[in-house]
Amino acid sequence: MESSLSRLLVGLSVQISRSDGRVHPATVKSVDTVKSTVMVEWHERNICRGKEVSQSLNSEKGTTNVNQTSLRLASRSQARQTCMFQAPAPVPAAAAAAPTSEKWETWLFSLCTLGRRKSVAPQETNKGSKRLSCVIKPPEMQTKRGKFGEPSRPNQKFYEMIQDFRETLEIIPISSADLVEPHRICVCVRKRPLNKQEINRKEIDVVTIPGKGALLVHEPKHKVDLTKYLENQMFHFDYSFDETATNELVYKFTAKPLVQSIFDGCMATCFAYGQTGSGKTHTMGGDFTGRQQNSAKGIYALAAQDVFAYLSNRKYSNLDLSAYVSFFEIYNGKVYDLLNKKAKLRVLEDVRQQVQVVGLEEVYVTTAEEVIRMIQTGSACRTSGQTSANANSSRSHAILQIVLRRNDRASTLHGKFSLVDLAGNERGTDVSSNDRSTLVETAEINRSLLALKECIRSLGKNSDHIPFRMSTLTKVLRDSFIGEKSRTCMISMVSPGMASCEYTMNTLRYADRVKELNGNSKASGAANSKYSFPKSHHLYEIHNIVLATELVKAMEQTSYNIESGLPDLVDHSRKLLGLYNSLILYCSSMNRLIVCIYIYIYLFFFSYIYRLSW
Ligand SMILES: Nc1ncnc2c1ncn2[C@@H]1O[C@H](COP(=O)(O)OP(=O)(O)OP(=O)(O)O)[C@@H](O)[C@H]1O
Repeated sequence: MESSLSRLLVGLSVQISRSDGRVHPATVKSVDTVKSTVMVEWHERNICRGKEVSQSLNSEKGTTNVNQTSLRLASRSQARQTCMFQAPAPVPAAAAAAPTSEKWETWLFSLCTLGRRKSVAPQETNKGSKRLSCVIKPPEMQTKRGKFGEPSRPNQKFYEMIQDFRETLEIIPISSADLVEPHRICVCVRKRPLNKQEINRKEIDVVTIPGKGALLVHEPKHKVDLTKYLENQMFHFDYSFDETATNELVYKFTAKPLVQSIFDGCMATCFAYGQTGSGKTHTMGGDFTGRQQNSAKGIYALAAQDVFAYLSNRKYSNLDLSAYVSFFEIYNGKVYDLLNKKAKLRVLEDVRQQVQVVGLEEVYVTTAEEVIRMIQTGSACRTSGQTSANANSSRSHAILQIVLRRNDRASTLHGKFSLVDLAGNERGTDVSSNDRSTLVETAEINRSLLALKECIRSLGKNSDHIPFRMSTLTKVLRDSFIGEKSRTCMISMVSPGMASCEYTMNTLRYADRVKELNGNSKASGAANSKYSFPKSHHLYEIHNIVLATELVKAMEQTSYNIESGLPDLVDHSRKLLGLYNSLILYCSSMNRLIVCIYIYIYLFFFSYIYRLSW
């Protein structure tokens, strides 16, 4: 075998015969002498595909048989797949030179250790879905693992299948040298490392971040005959951060560009979204040591530092701006001032439809240290509870606002940055006590998250109607959803453990929905064109009906505040009435003749029957 393999050198062109009968050229990419396999690659409709060929090497004809594949790959869009599985860099001509058979293994080893790429196994495409399936290998082909591969680990088989899958991926984590792209709505995802409890429980990490905005969830599944298999779900966002990413790195790609935008007069908002214990507070407010928070390391503090850096920058100093900070929480639909002993505040709308949080303390600040102290004070009195995933779980949405005002008599608003640490998005089943107040709390959180999603989606569609009245959260953030000068970033946090898999999928689906309409998003081209109808287009109106239906659905929830949602419904009803009128007009102008013919036939038929009856 080794001698036949030695003839198939890396970079050599061979003919492969496919299971569907096609024979076409492919290039040898790597040779595994231990497993006696060869990795071949070829291009098909601009997609690089590949296969690990184990047997049936026909050296005479230079043809290899691609056996029944053990990995099946399916992607909703080819674009998404190419992002995931990159074609490896071309092998230099020198590298393709044949080694002597004695040096074969040493040569292969040095080739494998060159560069960061682990191994590449581009796979077959099934355009129907974005799921990837991986079936279990026969026991003789399974590799023995080290410390974590002990048979005592629960779900050992799944662990090995995930490890095997990971070995086929090219992993290029995001780094601070990567370019920051401008986005009006940026959606990214961050995975936290397994925590101590999860490691003690020997939990499996089911999330892989190959980089370039991609994320894979390896969902463990059982067939009816109890065979274990993985359903590998692939997502693609603007950026994806793995467990090694620091808050500074996440900040650089997410909130930092927004700080600059508020100096250009924008209303910017950065949300941390995710399940309880997934790392929202860690990202926004800084890490906790026991009950003590290191606020200097969170995105709040990093943003404050940059605000003061920009204020002293010559480019912006002539704007004559001052910074103010407010910090409040929304708990069960009520607003509490975290900088004023949790005073309860009222949210009112004035005659110009401007939403005001009456009595909210806005503190003039001159240094980042002052802001950090305020974050510490505010975070200490934030409403928290205990969930099965987090002993110090925040049950409220916390909003830190950094406001830039001109130093004129009216203290005119120049720009505003709202940094939001959202409450956990998990459902009522996750909380350890299912008493009434917890369920009401959860329902309220879910309602505000639904409203938030709809507002960001409306912003992405440049819709005239922003359903911000659906919740207190979206009401107080109204400025952030209106006008050309809105900038939004959502950081979706995911927990890596197998036990959190369902919540992780919920978080990713939510983020995917938000991202779907984002015109700047790399993977959203098709979805975007689907929704960007001109206002004169009848589909635009039909889309309004869909929105109205979603609103009615939201109102069906037991905790829906009908009074506050009424203006939105009235607005939609008006639009529907407009649609009805335009349909009548359309009929009267275009189909008048047809209608006349129908009436004529009807009258004729009626008179005929009448005459017959007499
Ligand atoms: N990227 C990370 N690196 C290291 N530890 C992390 C990371 N993200 C979160 N953690 C740790 O996980 C635990 C839970 O994180 P955190 O409190 O931020 O979760 P959360 O999403 O805010 O939860 P909740 O919604 O319940 O408030 C904390 O102990 C935190 O230190």
